[in-house]
Amino acid sequence: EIFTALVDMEHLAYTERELLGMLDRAIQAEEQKIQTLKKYMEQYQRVNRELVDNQEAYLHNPVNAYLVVKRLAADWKIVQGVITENVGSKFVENITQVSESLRIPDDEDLNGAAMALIRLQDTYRLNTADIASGEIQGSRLKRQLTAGDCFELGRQSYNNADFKHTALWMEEAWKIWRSESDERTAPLGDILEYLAFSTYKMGDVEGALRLTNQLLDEEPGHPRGVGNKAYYEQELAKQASTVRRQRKGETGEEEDLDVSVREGYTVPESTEEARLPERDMYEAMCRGEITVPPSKARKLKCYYAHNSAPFLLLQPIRAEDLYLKPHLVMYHDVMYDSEIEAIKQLASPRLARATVQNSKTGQLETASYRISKSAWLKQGEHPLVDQVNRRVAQLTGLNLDTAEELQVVNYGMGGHYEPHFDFARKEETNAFKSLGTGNRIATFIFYMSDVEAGGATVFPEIGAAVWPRKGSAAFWYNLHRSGEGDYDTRHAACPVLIGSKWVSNKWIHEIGQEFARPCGLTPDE
Ligand SMILES: O=C(O)CCC(=O)C(=O)O
Ligand SMILES: [Fe+2]
Repeated sequence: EIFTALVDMEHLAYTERELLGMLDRAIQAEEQKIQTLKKYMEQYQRVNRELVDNQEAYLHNPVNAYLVVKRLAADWKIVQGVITENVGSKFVENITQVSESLRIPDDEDLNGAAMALIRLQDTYRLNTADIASGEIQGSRLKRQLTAGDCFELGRQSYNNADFKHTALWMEEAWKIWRSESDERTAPLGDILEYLAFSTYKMGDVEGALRLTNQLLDEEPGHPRGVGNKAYYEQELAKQASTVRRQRKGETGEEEDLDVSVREGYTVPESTEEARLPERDMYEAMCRGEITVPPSKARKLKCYYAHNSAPFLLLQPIRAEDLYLKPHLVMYHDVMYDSEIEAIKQLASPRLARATVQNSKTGQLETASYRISKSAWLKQGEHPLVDQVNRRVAQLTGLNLDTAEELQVVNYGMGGHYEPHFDFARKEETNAFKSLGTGNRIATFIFYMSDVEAGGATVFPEIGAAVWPRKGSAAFWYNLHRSGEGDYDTRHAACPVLIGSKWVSNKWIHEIGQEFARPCGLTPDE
């Protein structure tokens, strides 16, 4: 698929241009066909007029008589041939032939792209109307969605059984439909039917009935409208009788009828207050609403990175603490633009959809909770890869002989990676077994692009976040000194709202760090 890496969408401009070229040639062929038919017609009209005007005299000449017969017996077939020549199906055939090489998005891409928009809408609490007007945090080159575009987003949500967004997008489609008086882009009947049904699915039967009545006002004979109306009326009657019985105390249980009332939540001032469910915490952090509480933030420092590596004396590197326990540190300007460009170039042709390990089967598979493409760059394949690996070793003081290859990642539309651990948990016995290098002791991640909006790396357990900055990097230990996993390192990559996010990471393993980071008997000593 294409939508899972933004860099893979860059060719779409050319793909579309190619298709337009083909359409242009098809139109020309169609016009040519019409011209040919007109020419035949004019020619035949001329001789036919002569024939009609002097019927008998004309046919007395055997040459003329022969020509009349020939026109009707043979020439007319030529016309039939031209008229049935199918330019359209040739066009479709051509497209099918080149669709592989042009990499035309398919239905999976359309669904993925629609879901990406909806993920962004949810995570960043965007207004449906703002998205419809392309108004996403002041981004440039905005484009207004038509009623048809909104309808399609609603339909995609419906196919994913996401009735909340079906309703939001159908409502928006309806609103825009009303302003499209000269050129309608979606059928109102279908908009209203989807809107009514998703309203019903969310528990508002009265609302569904009201909308269906509106549908029938617009289109009295709407085939499904009539049936749906009867069904909703029946449902309402059933509800009313349940309420009556409850009032009379016929049933013991209290039934909650108003399912449409959804719980809201308020964002607490700091993470020390009531904990949010992880999902809410993650999303609030992505929006930048939750940060490290002041009591902890006060202790964070900026300094020059220091260890025994002489490199750091020759080339001071600025470090910034983002959290202390676990220690999350950000290094600034640790990857040069020239390195970034070269690494992107090396990785681009090899990008493949990122996979996750199924914790039950140990199999690698794709998942909607990780949307990106990645490529692995080997030590020794390019001097710059070695140079970057060396820098990680110097900054961390760790042995990189047992580290995984450099993983280069490009996120796609709304690309994200939901909360996860980088280390293998005790029950995930299969995880790194074949490598024979132990667990992932530490993560080093380079940010290879600025991201205009969204795309932070957030740690929901501790409230810390890393906001991508081209050339910066983040580093943390995933394991305690005892070798146990540090559950506070749970982290996520927030959906990219605007821009293209590139990162590369180096996962460092336990074996080889015996002297660099000796183990301890208690978790942290
Ligand atoms: O891209 C990011 O911000 C984090 C990526 C990540 O956590 C991972 O790939 O394991
Ligand atoms: Fe991770």
